[in-house]
Amino acid sequence: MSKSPALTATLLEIANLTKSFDGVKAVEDVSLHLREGIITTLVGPNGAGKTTLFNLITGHLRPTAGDIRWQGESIVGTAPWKIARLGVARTFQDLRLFSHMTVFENVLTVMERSAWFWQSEAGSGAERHQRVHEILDATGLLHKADVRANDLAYAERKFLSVARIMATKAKMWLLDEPASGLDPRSYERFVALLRSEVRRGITICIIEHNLEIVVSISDRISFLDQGRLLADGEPEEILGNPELSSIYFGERNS
Ligand SMILES: Nc1ncnc2c1ncn2[C@@H]1O[C@H](COP(=O)(O)OP(=O)(O)OP(=O)(O)O)[C@@H](O)[C@H]1O
Repeated sequence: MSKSPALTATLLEIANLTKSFDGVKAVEDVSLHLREGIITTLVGPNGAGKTTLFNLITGHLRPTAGDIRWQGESIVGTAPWKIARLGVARTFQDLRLFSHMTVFENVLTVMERSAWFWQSEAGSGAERHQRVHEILDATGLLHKADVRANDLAYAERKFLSVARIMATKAKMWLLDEPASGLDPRSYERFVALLRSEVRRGITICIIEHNLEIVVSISDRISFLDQGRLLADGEPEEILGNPELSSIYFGERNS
């Protein structure tokens, strides 16, 4: 674990958040602090509300009730592109790469579409290329710079999704099952990459199903079930709770 979660400030606060779809509460009265410079994992069975929570944070869904505060300011009703501009970036399970572009072009294009690029510090073309170069180096993709995303191996595609999010310079990364399906060596490299970004101050929130991954990657775990936050704490505390594991493994009676 990198540092005690209690010592870091809240970057994004979710307060009594509810989202209903035709009366069905996908998220119900959830309150949660996503703290700076750590990895928080959202865990829970299918339909627990994890993806809905991501969509609420990014502004793609509007809550039925409750608030979401970014550095203390409410962002409810803010357009997704504005929330991205504040510094929230997201990856998807299906990665959504620009499959016919090269690795280099994927990262450069995301960079050029990013909020910071349109603000003061975009720099010259050469500087941007240098930055893409650094990102590809950090993600182990430099030797693949000219390969089309379509032609990458599975693990390389996962690393490219992180390279793209690095190009946004977002402060908070929302990652949907970023490490699933990686072979052990790639997984180790992947966790090391996330850890080094967290050390640089990036805040990460991950949706993850695989408990081995959850154990090795999380500083903090938020456990959701049927839209409700059942528990929120350090990994040992959450994963050692027999009631939660019976819910997770589908052994409850209700
Ligand atoms: N657009 C929608 N319209 C209606 N119901 C929805 C919609 N999106 C999600 N739901 C419902 O909300 C609940 C929570 O779904 P959600 O996708 O957030 O869960 P999840 O924890 O991400 O699940 P999984 O692990 O299977 O991806 C589910 O019952 C789902 O059917």
